Amino acid sequence: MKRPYLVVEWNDTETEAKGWLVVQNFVKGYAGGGIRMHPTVTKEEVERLANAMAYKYTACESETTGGCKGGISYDNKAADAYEVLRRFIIAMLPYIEAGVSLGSDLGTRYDNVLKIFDEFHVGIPLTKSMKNDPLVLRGIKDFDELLTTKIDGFYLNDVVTGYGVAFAADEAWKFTNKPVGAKVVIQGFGCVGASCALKMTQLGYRVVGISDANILVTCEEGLDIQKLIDHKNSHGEMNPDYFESNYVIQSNSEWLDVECDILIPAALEDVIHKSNAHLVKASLIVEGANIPISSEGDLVLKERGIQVVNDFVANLGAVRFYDVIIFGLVRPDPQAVIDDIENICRKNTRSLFAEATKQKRYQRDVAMEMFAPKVSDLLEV
Ligand SMILES: NC(=O)c1ccc[n+]([C@@H]2O[C@H](COP(=O)([O-])OP(=O)(O)OC[C@H]3O[C@@H](n4cnc5c(N)ncnc54)[C@H](O)[C@@H]3O)[C@@H](O)[C@H]2O)c1
Repeated sequence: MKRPYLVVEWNDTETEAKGWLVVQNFVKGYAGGGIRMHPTVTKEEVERLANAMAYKYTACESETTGGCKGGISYDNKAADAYEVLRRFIIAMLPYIEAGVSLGSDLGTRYDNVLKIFDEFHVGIPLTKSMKNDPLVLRGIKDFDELLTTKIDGFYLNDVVTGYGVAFAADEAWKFTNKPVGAKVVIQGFGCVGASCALKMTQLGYRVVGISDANILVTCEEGLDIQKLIDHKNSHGEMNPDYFESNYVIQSNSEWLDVECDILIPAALEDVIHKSNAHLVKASLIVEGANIPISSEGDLVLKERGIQVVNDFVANLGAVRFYDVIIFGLVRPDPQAVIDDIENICRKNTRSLFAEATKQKRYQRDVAMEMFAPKVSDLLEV
């Protein structure tokens, strides 16, 4: 991994919270990425996530944005989590005003980030030249309006990533001419996990297992995803009071024991590692979460011949949505946004799998070459 360009460390004055801003690279003086909040966040994790963001913008075909990430080590469910996020953002304002565009990630909500930006008259973070570009100003307005639109009952911003992950999974599954109706297990039922589960069922797959922060629920015949969504809470936790009688509840640590064809980790980092990678039952893993597989775990999967659509290929939906609307590349219409994400997720997955097959190499190794970021502008040009 290339060394990050910039690492900023923050200590909260009111709590034990600690945080980091990591910029992997700027493109035209601009970098984008979300702020994560979780008790286990470390500086090293934020560095790996910022690096993944730089690859993600390349996979998005962005010519305007580099990769960055914010991370706060704190309980995202604590009563004062919003205040901690607010103090972190205040500390980062000089970087944000200079072109570091921070959004939300695991454990934070985009509306909260925008509310704090509004309080300090930041709006959506832009570079100086973007602030004077009528096309970008129009794009910001369009983006703001799109954030209030819904699709399939979800806010658009809450499905763009999960739907993209499902399109990537479908494309990879079909690439190897595998039968339709395959069984899927998903870890996580937040923005990414829930919307991905819904799209997978719409595409004809059977979601047989879902885990959240509390439990694992399984059903061989397939879970009723819409019903689970209707009764989940804002932390992405399912409500067992509404489970069908044939659902089985287990400990969430047993998620790798469920028989399935496709496994979609869509919650935390490093959840597949050297001590449990041998348990994976699926022949295909699609990374909804960022960096869900440790490097040692990845070696085990590679040796076992398990196929992978890695994070920056599968989960670029939110980044692509932001980029194409802000820079006026796609019509500001919810269906046009989803169609564009479907197109790029399928295209990248297909070309990655075709190239990996041609070279007889593991998909992740090929992706690290195909989508390597090439630009690093120190200043706006
Ligand atoms: N939201 C996006 O647009 C987006 C974009 C790209 C990547 N990601 C990545 O996807 C992942 C999930 O993000 P999100 O926005 O859906 O987060 P979220 O906060 O909306 O949901 C997180 C989910 O993970 C579950 N979870 C927490 N601990 C768990 C555990 N031990 N076992 C099983 N589930 C557990 C929670 O219950 C919840 O369902 C993160 O890695 C994030 O970086 C998100």
